[in-house]
Amino acid sequence: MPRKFFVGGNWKCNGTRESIASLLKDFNGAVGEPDLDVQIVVAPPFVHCDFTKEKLPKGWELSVQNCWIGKGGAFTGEVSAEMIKDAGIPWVILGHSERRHLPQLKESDETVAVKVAYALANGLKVMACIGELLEEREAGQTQAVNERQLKAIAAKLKEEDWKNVVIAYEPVWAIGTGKVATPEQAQEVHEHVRAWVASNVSPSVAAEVRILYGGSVTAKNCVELAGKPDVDGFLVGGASLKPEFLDIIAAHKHK
Ligand SMILES: O=C(CO)COP(=O)(O)O
Repeated sequence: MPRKFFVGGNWKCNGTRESIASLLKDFNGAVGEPDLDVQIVVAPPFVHCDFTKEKLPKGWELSVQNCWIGKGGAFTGEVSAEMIKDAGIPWVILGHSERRHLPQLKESDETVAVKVAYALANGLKVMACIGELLEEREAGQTQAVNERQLKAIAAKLKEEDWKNVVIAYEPVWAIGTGKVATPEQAQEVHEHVRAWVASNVSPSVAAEVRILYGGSVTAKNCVELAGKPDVDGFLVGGASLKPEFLDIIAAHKHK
């Protein structure tokens, strides 16, 4: 079965009720009946989830951008996987490079992996992000870093968990920089990641798991990226806050 194209919009820590209402009005104005060939998931900040849910175009799904590492309780400021599930939100983004690398957050491979396993065990679907820093790429460590991050996650999952996971390859040097990976650079990593999954999880999971590219995806560069065989969609930051997001979704027609 072909892998269904997947486009995620990560709104990060952006938006007001006013700006979100205006964006969703634009989306609703342009979108007709759901296109069954593409899966679309947007991730607003927690505080805007309910508001966004009410106005989401038909067929679009909702995600959050993070969750607590385990069961809820006395963890001030945190939101647990159970609460997200209870709120009717199916997806969570975990392991985003901003959470891995911002000095205020510094989530380790192990933390990310525990979160992924816990979220899956509690009925959420996960966009699991991996990606190398510029200095790691320049030191020739790209594949090793992505393997290391993936291995930590895979070590905590059972084979059947993977049906609820999409992998997002987001090279850190391409995020929010306007410096997109070339289609060849993206394909090289995606192919390597898929081969790693085939050897270390199973060939059938490797054939089915969607591997998204993220990092400065725009309407201009998305078609060429989508043309690569192992690019199964995108995780979009900045451009997901603009009507341009619709052009990026439409890139699936070039698959
Ligand atoms: O981090 C990203 C999506 O999770 C990508 O962000 P940009 O598209 O703004 O580079």
